[in-house]
Amino acid sequence: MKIARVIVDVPTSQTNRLFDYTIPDKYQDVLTVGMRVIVPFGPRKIMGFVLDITSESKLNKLKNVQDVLDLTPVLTKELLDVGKWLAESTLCFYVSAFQAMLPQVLKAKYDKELWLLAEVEELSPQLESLFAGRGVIPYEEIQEHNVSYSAIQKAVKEGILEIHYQVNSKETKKTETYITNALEEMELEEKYATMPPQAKKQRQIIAFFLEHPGEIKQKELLHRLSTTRASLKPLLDKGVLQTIQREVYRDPYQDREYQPTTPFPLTEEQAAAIDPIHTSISNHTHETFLLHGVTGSGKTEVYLQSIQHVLDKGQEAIVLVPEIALTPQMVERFKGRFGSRVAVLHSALSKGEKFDEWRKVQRKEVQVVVGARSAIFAPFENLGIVIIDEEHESSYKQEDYPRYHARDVAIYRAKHHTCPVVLGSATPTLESYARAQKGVYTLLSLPKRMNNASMPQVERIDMREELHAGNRSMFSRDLFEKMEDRLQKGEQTVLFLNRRGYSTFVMCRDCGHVMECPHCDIALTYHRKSERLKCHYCSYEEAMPTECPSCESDSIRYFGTGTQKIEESLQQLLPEARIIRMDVDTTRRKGSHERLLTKFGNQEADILLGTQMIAKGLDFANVTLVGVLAADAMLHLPDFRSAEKTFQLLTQVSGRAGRHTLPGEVVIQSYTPEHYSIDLASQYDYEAFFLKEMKVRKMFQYPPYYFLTLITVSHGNHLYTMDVTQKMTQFLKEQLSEQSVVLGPSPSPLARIKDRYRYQTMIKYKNEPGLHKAMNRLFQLYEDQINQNDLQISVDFQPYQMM
Ligand SMILES: Nc1ncnc2c1ncn2[C@@H]1O[C@H](COP(=O)(O)OP(=O)(O)OP(=O)(O)O)[C@@H](O)[C@H]1O
Ligand SMILES: [Zn+2]
Ligand SMILES: [Zn+2]
Repeated sequence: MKIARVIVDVPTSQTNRLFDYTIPDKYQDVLTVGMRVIVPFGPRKIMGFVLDITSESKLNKLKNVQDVLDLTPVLTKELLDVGKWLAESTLCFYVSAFQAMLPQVLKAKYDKELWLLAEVEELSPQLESLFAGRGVIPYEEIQEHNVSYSAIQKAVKEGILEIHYQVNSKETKKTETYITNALEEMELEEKYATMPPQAKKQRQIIAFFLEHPGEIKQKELLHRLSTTRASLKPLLDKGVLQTIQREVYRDPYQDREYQPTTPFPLTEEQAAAIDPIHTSISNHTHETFLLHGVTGSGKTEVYLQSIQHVLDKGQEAIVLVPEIALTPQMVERFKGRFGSRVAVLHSALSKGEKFDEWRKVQRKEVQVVVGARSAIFAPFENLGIVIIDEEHESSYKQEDYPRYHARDVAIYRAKHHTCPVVLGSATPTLESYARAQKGVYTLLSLPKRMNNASMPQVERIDMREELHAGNRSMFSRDLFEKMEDRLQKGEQTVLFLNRRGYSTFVMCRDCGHVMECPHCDIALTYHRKSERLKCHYCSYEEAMPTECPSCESDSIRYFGTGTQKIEESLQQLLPEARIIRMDVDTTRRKGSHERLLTKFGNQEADILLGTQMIAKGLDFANVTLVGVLAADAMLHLPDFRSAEKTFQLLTQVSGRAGRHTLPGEVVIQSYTPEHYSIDLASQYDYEAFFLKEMKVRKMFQYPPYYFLTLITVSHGNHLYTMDVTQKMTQFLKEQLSEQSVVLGPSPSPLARIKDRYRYQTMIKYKNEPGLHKAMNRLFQLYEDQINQNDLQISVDFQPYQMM
């Protein structure tokens, strides 16, 4: 007897284990590890993943596997292992981890059909009677007609059949008609010879197939021979030719032409950087490289040539790019070099499109995947390199279950495949750079821009002085003059405002003093309702001051302006300027992001005003001025990484100006321009910033010196939420060792979301072997309240968003 061990799709702690089911005879040869099945579970039938197939079970009365959903495994053995590791290291349910690795289409219940792909000469009698002359049948008929699944599976492998998911998606075109010769060459020649001479077109068509046996798209054939369907029809009717319906991928990039590119001869620096990567690829060893290269230094070319090396070895490559930077320009660079060997995975694709791209990987039809975070789970089996571009981007961390970081998954997978990982950035995270310093990662540097182009000149403006000089607007006099100048010259400006319209810290506009927690070195969060300032790392709080504790001015207030407001006042100041605003509001619709950028690229606007989303990947020759309106907004986020994020963002934004022949200028407006992150960013001095920031992290016990774990509790009742967090904090203090610091409870910076109150507790530690155990105990303790009382407790072992 064969038994399937299954993880069922019920994400609760009681069901987070293997369940055994007997495999009925009809599935015995078909079912393998990594497939999805339907199994009876209590009164219901639910989906599950087969993790193991054995011959014995500890239980003696087992139920049967009800149905098999896949005929080829959707998760490879390696990915099943990745899923287990992911679940255990991030504390999520196994099933959630497996689901996270699959395209959406495979998660929902879609109707399935069986498609007959080619008109094979002889279908097996079984299939013949199953299809009974039809080209498409509902999947359930396999079971109804008692056809063996292994026969179906074999036909799928041979390319005769295909399982088709009915994804409802308007924009998809599913099949295309192909024409092929139905006769052998000899017969075809005979037909040609006996065809009356006046049937000119038909003779031409036959001649074509004599010269090019095999299939061709009907459209292409008609186009090539400049003829119509009317002249094809008699040949089809007489059985000389036949039609085939081929499925076409819903490829969003298919209408685009990609200029094929060839590798550049590398510069000396690039050659020096790529050499160790090539060695690792050739020697088949695992190593993690940190490629630190300034903006415009040619990192992408290093990626491209490394991938070429991997492909030459017959292996595969994954390239991760931040969602925001996954622009058509980026895709073009990979498609231009590797053409149809590239699949692209990102969230702007429809479900159907994503699924198609994923299947190209599963079927080994592509060797390169370029995608956002979840592309790290591409089901390649012969991986030769993983590249993470802009490795400092916080979007590589998933903020929902499973809370994984793509960098960790990349390294885990690369160890399995013994291949290199390349992390690239102009501003690496402190964590990665520190690891490179310790020799855990290998540091590679590209310190210069291509062609020795200079970095744009950065000017810092002190907004306190503007105020003192009587300028109450959001634009300094300098920035305003420069914008006017660009407008006159017909050059373009990019204006950058961090975040969308809201911020939470309190600052004195006279002297720039920011209210900070005396214990945590982060800005205090203003709570409007209670008129109090709170630290959300520890539980410190104080009243909102009426005058500045530093200079006694009464211009102390909370800080924040939205893009919309800025657009309005900008339009007033420069009525003739054409402005494009890009923020969450104007880019909600699919494709609008791209449309706005194209418009700006075509110089249909003078000023691009936007949030984070314009900081990356923009490469417009005519942009000669970049303005950062409020550098402080990011500097005083209630987040210990705020200085690092400020440095990264300013460096990225500055990198957008003067990338081509026209020289660029950058203006940074701030109330604290002397802050080291702003000062050093304006000098492009990463090294100095790293050293300074590391000192701060050490002093206040933050990563990379210490680890953090953030636990967030939420519930609809305020007192109850506070109470649970309080007790939980106490419980953790008792469970954990002396050296761990448990901070809290304190309100989350986003203290209420969708009517749920949120409190948090933070743990700082250097080495806490009992942490996972304590967390599991914690969940046991609150299990009933989580299941019955709608209490939510979430744990993040590597928090990036401290909200
Ligand atoms: N060896 C080379 N010879 C000539 N041109 C090159 C070479 N390598 C790269 N380039 C060109 O230099 C420009 C900058 O390179 P690239 O965009 O790869 O830099 P980057 O470091 O990835 O930049 P960023 O981090 O700002 O995105 C590109 O237009 C690229 O085509
Ligand atoms: Zn504090
Ligand atoms: Zn002051």
